[in-house]
Amino acid sequence: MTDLAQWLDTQTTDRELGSTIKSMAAAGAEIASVLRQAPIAGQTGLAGSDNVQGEAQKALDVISNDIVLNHLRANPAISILVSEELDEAVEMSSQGRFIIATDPLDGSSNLDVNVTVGTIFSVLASAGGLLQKGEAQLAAGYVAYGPATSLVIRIAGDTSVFTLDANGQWQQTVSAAIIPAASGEFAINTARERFWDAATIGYVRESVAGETGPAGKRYNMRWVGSMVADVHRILMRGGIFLYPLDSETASKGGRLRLLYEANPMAWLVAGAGGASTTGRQGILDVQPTGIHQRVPVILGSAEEVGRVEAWYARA
Ligand SMILES: O=P(O)(O)OC[C@H]1O[C@](O)(COP(=O)(O)O)[C@@H](O)[C@@H]1O
Ligand SMILES: [Mg+2]
Ligand SMILES: [Mg+2]
Repeated sequence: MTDLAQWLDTQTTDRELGSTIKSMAAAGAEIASVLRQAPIAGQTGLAGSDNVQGEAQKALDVISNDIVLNHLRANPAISILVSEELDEAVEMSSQGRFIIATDPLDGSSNLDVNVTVGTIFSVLASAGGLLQKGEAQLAAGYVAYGPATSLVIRIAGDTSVFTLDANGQWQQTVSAAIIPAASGEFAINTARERFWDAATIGYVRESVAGETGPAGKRYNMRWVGSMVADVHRILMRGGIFLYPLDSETASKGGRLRLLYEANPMAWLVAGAGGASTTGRQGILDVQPTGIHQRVPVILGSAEEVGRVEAWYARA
């Protein structure tokens, strides 16, 4: 079996980039062990504070953020950390070559019901500054804390999947994930239908009509409410994930965050042959204007993303 260190050697000659990814993988392994014990340790529930987006922080949001901070502080290759849980970017090593943007715990509303959550991260070159387009990413990944703990990672080539073994080592279990171009599964929060735009309504109606509508095939719907879990399913078997711009999120620019949710996921999906868009523009082409900027997110199987884009082109 190929472990993470062996795989990194095949993907990059840059040892500092490799060590940066290893630091995030080590943070993920530590968060996994905290999550496993959290109900026993009494760490579920709210932290009693709000993050910069005004969302109530869970105790485990704060604990996960601290674990990431500690691992990155110990690595002189890291210059700056941007985190969902920190209002401002945190300076680390002045000579560090890499910026990390992270959502330390994604899907945290699922914590109290023991459903998959994750840690998402993006790696950027320090020289490019904080506000770089997603296409400039050097690497991106996430850890999914599910029945197995998975690390999904891509530098510039394939999107690879590693599984945490009983000894705390990451073993490669999928060398190159491939998202089938065609799929019959979509993921969207349908409770938000009254806020949707015409393109989203058009795409979902067409899908729900199944073989009796213009799509000509039956669809299923899945929504975990944890982006990592929904994207992981799509990476493993195809499908499309939508958190589009709607009338309620329009003033904020969308729901999900560009630097540490949309961009890393779009990078991983691209490595598996999938596509991503805001509806009007490729996600990886969006020029960020702020570290906590939000963006509409549509990603997954290329044909399905193409159908949504066609609706936006008409709308
Ligand atoms: O509450 P909704 O509308 O189902 O939204 C769920 C989405 O929000 C998120 O939970 C946002 O992430 P955080 O939990 O990190 O804030 C995504 O993981 C998920 O896709
Ligand atoms: Mg999140
Ligand atoms: Mg989060």
